[in-house]
Amino acid sequence: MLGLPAHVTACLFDLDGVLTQTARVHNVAWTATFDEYLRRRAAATGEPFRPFDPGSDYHRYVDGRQRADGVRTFLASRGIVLPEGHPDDPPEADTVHGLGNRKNVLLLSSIRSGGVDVYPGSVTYLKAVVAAGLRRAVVTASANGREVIAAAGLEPLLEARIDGLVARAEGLRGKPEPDTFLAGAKVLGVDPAEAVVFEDALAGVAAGRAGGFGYVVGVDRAGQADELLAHGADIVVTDLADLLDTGRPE
Ligand SMILES: O=P(O)(O)OC[C@H]1O[C@@H](O)[C@H](O)[C@@H](O)[C@@H]1O
Repeated sequence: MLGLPAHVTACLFDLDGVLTQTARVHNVAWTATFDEYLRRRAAATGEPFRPFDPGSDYHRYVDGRQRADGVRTFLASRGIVLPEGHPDDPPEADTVHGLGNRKNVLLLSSIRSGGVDVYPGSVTYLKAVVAAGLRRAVVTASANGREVIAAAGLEPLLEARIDGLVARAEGLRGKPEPDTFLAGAKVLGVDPAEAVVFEDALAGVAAGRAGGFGYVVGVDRAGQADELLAHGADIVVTDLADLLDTGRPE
């Protein structure tokens, strides 16, 4: 009924773009942040301004990664290296953490004024997972995971949360490394081979593959089904509810 292999006993859900429609909110905040920086840099160096591409740049270098990893990975793709700075850097600082904090100001303002929308098909699926008695954790790179889950009203459906703050406190490497998903399986007390990873990000499906999880479901929100498969998804759906009653053997 859930469209999952019979040996699966636990579900590890990414948050932004899988349960909530916040991947696009992150994307808008990143685009504004990087474009402001790149425009200023172009004016200072005399090089042409090449804007951040919310399609390819976001999906390749930023989506699914921890905040500072996203800054570093995107800037490296343009041959730019900024000083690391400190996690408490002010949003005006031209450092990796300063840029990340600038983006976070925009993200929080957008979430707090506009709220958080869920994907209705994901809520339907999550409720079916609860009814089937499977274990459930959210595994997100976002340090804002707690606030987004609360704003979306998803707390009662989830048992555990591994987010960007937990990762920092426990020294877990971000996606595409498998550490945070492995921590999610551990907190639920299941073997990775018994758990399924649900991910919309290329870095996220790669983390699911790298961790030896029992099944990796790619959720295609951006017309990148082939890339999700190439990065490690076993199956790709456009909505989690598509998995229900697929007639697949359980
Ligand atoms: O900046 P935050 O809220 O800690 O989020 C980190 C990352 O979290 C991921 O879930 C998003 O896909 C990324 O876009 C985002 O950069």
